[in-house]
Amino acid sequence: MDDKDWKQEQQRLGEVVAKLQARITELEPMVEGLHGQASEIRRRFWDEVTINTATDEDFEETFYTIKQQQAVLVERERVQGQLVQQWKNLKRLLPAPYFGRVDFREDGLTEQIYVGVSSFVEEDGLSFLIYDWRTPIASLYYDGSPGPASYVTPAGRIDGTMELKRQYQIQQGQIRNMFDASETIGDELLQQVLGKGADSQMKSIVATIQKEQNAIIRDDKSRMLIVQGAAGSGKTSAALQRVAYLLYRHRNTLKADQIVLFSPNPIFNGYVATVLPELGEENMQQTTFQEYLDYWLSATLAPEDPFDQIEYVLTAQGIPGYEARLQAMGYKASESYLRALQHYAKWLEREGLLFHGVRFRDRELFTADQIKAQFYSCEPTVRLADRVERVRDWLLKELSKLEREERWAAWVEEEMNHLDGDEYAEVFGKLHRDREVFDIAEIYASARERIQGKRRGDEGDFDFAEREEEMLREMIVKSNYKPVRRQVRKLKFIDTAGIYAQLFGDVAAYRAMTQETELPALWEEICKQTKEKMGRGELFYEDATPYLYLKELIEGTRTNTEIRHVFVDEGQDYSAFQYEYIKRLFPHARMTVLGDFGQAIFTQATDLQKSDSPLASLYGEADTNLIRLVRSYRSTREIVDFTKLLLTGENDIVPFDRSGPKPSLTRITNGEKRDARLLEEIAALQAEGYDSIAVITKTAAESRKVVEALQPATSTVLQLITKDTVSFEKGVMVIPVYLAKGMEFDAVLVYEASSEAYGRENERKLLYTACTRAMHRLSLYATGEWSPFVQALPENVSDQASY
Ligand SMILES: Nc1ncnc2c1ncn2[C@@H]1O[C@H](COP(=O)(O)OP(=O)(O)OP(=O)(O)O)[C@@H](O)[C@H]1O
Repeated sequence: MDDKDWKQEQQRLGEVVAKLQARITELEPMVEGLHGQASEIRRRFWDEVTINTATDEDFEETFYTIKQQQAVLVERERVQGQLVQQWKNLKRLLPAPYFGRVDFREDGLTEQIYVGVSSFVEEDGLSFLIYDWRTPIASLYYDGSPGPASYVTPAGRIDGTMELKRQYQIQQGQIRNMFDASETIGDELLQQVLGKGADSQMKSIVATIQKEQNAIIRDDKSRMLIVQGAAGSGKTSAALQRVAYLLYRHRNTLKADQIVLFSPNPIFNGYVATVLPELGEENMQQTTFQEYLDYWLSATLAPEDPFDQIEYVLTAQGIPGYEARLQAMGYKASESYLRALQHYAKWLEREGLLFHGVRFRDRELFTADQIKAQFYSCEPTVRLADRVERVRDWLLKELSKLEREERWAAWVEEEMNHLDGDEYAEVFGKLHRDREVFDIAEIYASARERIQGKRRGDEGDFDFAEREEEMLREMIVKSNYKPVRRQVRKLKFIDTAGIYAQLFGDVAAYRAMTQETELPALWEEICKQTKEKMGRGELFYEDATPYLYLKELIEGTRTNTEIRHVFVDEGQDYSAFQYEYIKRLFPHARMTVLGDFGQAIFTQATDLQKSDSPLASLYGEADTNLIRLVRSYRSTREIVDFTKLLLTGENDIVPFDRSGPKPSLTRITNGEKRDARLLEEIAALQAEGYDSIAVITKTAAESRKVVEALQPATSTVLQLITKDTVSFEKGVMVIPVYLAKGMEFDAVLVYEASSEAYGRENERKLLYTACTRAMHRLSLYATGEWSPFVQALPENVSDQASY
């Protein structure tokens, strides 16, 4: 880049910064002033409104005054909202107004397109000094390279020639660096960005979004977008930018709260919460699938969470029943089981549904058998859910009849005599209000009598005393029956737990009810475990979603029609069941699933890219788009070279070319010495300036032990991360691998990579997941034999030491 270019660019930057500053100064008093105005109107709101209801006209006038004031207020607030947003955007632009430029020639004219985190337009409203990165034209910066290029607008494709593509690093209004790029977005810039340290928050990648990531961000067509990407390939980063893009692109129709992100755990929620300044104060809704399960199930059966499930898988080998439980996890997450439950629901249409009787105090008002008879008296063609609704309505009607009869029961009389002061006052108050209504009836009747000159019949005469008693009785019965009605309305008369447990009775019955042919070998043991767990008022994690699914097959599907986009991060951790479930729950949503089968550490894992993956068929092939990401941005080349060999089979993981030391393997047979060495390494890493360091253990139990053993020997705080942790500080943390998913650290120390810890095939991905959390340094320790997955690596991918 020659001097002239630098000068010109710096000069332009200076002009833009000055214009930004001028606009900010111009807006400032308005932002302040408007705020004052709106609150002033609020304060005066009631002063200006006189509540006058003497005549109909007065009433109408008052009504319109209120309406008018309200409208003024709403409009002011809207304008203020816009101005404040504009002002915030400008403030955000000021230190680094843009990061890219594209010169695009179209119809003989060349336009310089400067790209930044939001748009900035000249006073004339036409000339864009900066284009928001989400505008159609800005996609040239991410997708195109010098030469023929095009971009797509809502009105169609625009073709032209890209004459230049340039990137900037701007800080405090000064150009620090500038590169002309050809194909991809400059490696130089990426190098610098990626060389930095990890944070306790995820970073925005807007300036260096890669072409293949841009395809994810801007995919506007697919009902289902699946992203299979290697560890560290920027899936989560791209997903978050996609949220920002969608909100911008559909700003008139899509609101942030119509987007839901399913995260792997609560700590991850905090990790990504503030990543997108583009979203301003708005942010999408974040949740975990577990939160959903807890919400719907915990009142009846406490569902286990996936972390306790995996903790069991990792720690309970050798305990009786372990193999059966493992088989159950696999089977209950499968499509076969999904189909089995669908068949079961069909079977239930004919027979076998179980009910709870409806009780009032110590009396059974309707027995389970009565309800069952009523249920199966419906024509068999009526869907289960519709029949349930009919039975519910029938029960409510019958309850009304019973309530009417009940009014004269002895207990009502009894309660009437024992109403305390407050209760009586309440009842009396209500009667009094009703009485006014009767009084008006009285007034009306006597007026008619006068006008017509004819005495009315007995219908106008009203025995208040009798009426009062009747109403009192009615109210007593009603309030006592309220819980019964509520139970009926909530369909508590259906014995869902019994219906689910019924599946685990005997093999022949199971086959008959579900048409299942292939059963897990240890089915009987599985049945026993499932029933025992349910008997304790609990539900295994692998049963929770199927249980809810069955419940909805019977009762009808719960849906949320507001949500337009669902994002599932760490998508390999969800079962076919859970996908089916999420699809039904959000019928009007598009789905984006991001994951890595290489990190599929849970038993219910789903391969995202296999052609027979349940994901591919969820919305049908035509509506599904699969994008693969293979470049890994997180780790150095040395770390990627090491980690990718831990996996079997083909895995095309291409490291981004950033170099660092090889991973180190330290074998110390004495555990105490290992601990001491590990602390020394932490201190050395800190001295080198790394301030996000994770000691990764296999289980939560091991994490606890590590902190107990190491903390007394060091003044550095070791943060223990558990499944309940919601946020963490930069520093040193001790964390089980399954909670470290999705996160990254400057340095990762794997506490025990021996064959005992990671020896079985299903522990391979666990070790892979742990190692791929490292950005700059990776270090593995073992007190016993190295894990076979480490032993299988060639010598030249690591530095080894033995003590
Ligand atoms: N285009 C990019 N420019 C700069 N940094 C990037 C880019 N893409 C990804 N990164 C960085 O790479 C790291 C990994 O990204 P991210 O966590 O999104 O990957 P992931 O695919 O979700 O990883 P994992 O599957 O391991 O959870 C982050 O530090 C992120 O900032």
